[in-house]
Amino acid sequence: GTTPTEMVDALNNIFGRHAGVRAAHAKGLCVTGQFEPASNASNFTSAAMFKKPALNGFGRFSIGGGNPGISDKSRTARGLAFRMGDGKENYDLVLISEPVSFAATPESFMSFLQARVPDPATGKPNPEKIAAHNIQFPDGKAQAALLASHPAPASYSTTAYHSTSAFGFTSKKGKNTWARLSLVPVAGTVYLDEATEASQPDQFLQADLQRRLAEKAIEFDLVAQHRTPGDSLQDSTMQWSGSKHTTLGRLKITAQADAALCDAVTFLPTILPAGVKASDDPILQARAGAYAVSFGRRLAK
Ligand code: HEM
Repeated sequence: GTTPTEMVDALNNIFGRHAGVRAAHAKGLCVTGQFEPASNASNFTSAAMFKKPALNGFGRFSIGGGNPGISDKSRTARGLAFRMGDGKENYDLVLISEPVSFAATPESFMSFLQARVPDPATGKPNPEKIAAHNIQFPDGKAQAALLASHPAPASYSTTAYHSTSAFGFTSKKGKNTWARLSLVPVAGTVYLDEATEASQPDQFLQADLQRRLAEKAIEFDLVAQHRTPGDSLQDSTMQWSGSKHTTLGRLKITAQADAALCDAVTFLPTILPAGVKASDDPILQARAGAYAVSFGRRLAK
C-alpha cells in the first residue's frame, strides 16, 4: 500500500520514531527572511503576492532522511522549505538540493525505503535488496548518481534547491506556463573539497550559518525553468532540458529563528497562491498527506 500512514511508517521503519521530530528531513535549522519579487514577475504569474515589493517569511534548511543526528557531511539531499505571504495568501516552497527526486511514484518510494530497512543480523541494509529495487525501479538511479558525484555542500547557503515537480503559472493575460522552480545561491555552488570532507567535524552547518548571517543576508534567486516539449510533467526523477528561465525574485535569509517557529507548522508543496497550480505528478500529489501524518505524530510526541 501507499497510503500517507504507510509512507510515514516506512520512513519510521528505517530511521526510528523520534519524539517531536519530522519523519523525513529530521535535522534542520529554522530561519526568517524576505522575498523580493522581480519587477517583471507579474508578466509570468498573476499571483497577487508577486506584485508586492517584499514578502515576509520563514523557513527551514534540512538534511534528508529521518535521523536527527545525521552528519553534516553525509552525501544525502539537503532541503530548503520557505513559507512567504502577503497577509492574505501563503506560498510554500519545499525544495531539495538535487534537480530530481529519488522516486517517480509512491510505489517506487515505498520500494526504495523497504529495500533499506536494516537487516536485523547486520544492522545494515541488505545490498541484495537494494540491487533488486534498482532493477524493478530504475527511476531511483538519477538522484543517487548525482549525490554520489559530489561531496556535501560546504554550507546550506552554497547549493541550489529544486522543486523537482512542475507547477502551472497563469500569467496576467491568462496563459499557463509549466515550470520547475529552483532557488539558486547568489554566492555560487560550493561543495566540500575531499580533504575538508575527511577532516571537517560532523557538525558544522549551524556555526557556518551563524557566521554568515552575522555578516550579511544569505541570498537566492527564485528561477522558473519553462517546460519544453519532452519535459515530463509526471516524472520528478527526470531532469528537464528546457533552456528558457524566468527569474521571479530574490530570497534573502536574514536571521536564525527558534526551532519552535518551524516546528509549529508543516511546509506543504501544495500551499500555493491563486494563479499557481500543482501538476498531476503522483509524487507531488502524495506528499501533502504524508507530511500531515508526520506533523500529527510529531505534535503528539
Ligand atoms: C512521496 C514522496 C515524498 C514523501 C512521502 C515525503 C515525505 C516527507 C515527510 C513525511 C516529511 C516531514 C514533514 C513534516 O513533519 O513536517 C518531509 C519533509 C520534507 N520533504 Fe519530503 N517527501 C517526499 C518527497 C519530497 C520531494 C520530491 C521533495 C523536494 C523536491 C521533498 C522535500 C522535503 C523537504 C525540504 C522537507 C523538510 C521540510 C521542513 O523542513 O519542514 N520531499 N517529506
